Amino acid sequence: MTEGNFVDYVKIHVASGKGGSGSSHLHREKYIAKGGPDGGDGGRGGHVIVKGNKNLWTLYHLKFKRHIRAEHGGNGSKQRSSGAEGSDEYIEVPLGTVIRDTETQKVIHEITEDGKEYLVAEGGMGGRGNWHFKSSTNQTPRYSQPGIDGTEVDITLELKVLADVGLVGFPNAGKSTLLSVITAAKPKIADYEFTTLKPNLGIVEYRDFKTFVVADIPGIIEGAAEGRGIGHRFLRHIERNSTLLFLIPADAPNISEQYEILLDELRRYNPEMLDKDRLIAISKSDMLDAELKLEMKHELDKNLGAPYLFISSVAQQGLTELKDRLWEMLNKEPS
Ligand SMILES: Nc1nc2c(ncn2[C@@H]2O[C@H](COP(=O)(O)OP(=O)(O)OP(=O)(O)O)[C@@H](O)[C@H]2O)c(=O)[nH]1
Ligand SMILES: [Mg+2]
Repeated sequence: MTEGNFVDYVKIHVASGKGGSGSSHLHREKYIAKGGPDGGDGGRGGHVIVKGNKNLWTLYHLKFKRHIRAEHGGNGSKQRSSGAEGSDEYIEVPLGTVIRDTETQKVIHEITEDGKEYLVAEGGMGGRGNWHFKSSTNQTPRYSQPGIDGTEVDITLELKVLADVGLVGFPNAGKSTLLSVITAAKPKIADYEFTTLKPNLGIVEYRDFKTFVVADIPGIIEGAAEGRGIGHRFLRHIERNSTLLFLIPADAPNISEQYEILLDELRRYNPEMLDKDRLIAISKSDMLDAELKLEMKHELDKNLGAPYLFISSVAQQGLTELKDRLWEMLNKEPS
């Protein structure tokens, strides 16, 4: 995955298929003077259906789709044969995708389960063929129904549940570097602030084919909740993650204080952010020698009000333990 893979918002014009027309055919056979009506029904137009797929993590596959049209139904024909149904179009989306009417911005539906389908545009009904209209007073109706038009609607798809673990940290804390070493993602990394401008997702492949998703978002700074920096715009991406991983670099002047500032920004953005499970990773700890690390431990045990561990993405230290801890947190029984 590369920078900007994280498409979480798409607008699509969808149109279901028109129903096929009923047929007005009159049955003809050589020696039968007046055959009866035998025109078949038109087929239903195709639906457009949004469907949950737990293997999708972004809306990236829909990025360049502007229009989705389902097929029209086929027309009815003689011998009461019905027209073919127009085939349905499926729009597969990750779980946690909200469907809005683009015009009114009203939420139409939210996809939360794998395989669950939601009909966004129903295909038009096919018209009925003339044989339905035969009566005692009209034995040979030449009338049949036209198919009903399909419907068209502009929808906006927005992904809310983006990942299991959201990374929280000041700019330059090493968030993208961590993502690049625990997942196959290749985010941009650099020695300056606000390297990451768009969120990135990576999938951690954990023991025995278990996976979880980590979201790397732009750094948060003090005042983010009031709109300083750019990180606040992305806080909504981690709003529904169950677990937050705070990254604070080992060379930060005061780790406990930095943690409090980050917490405070989250609280001001949305107090519910503090209901999530939290783990603190002291990043870049390759810069600490044994003595300094011990000293730091004493200090953190006393002042830091959350579980923590030391990691180094560069020296590949503490990463297995980090994954173990995150996995445990993600899979613990809800209390
Ligand atoms: N020594 C050391 N340096 C690291 C480590 N991890 C990251 N860095 C360096 O820290 C700098 C910032 O890393 P990034 O991963 O871009 O940081 P970020 O938190 O994503 O930064 P923003 O995207 O700007 O918010 C880079 O120069 C990295 O090489 C580490 O484990 N040890
Ligand atoms: Mg970054």
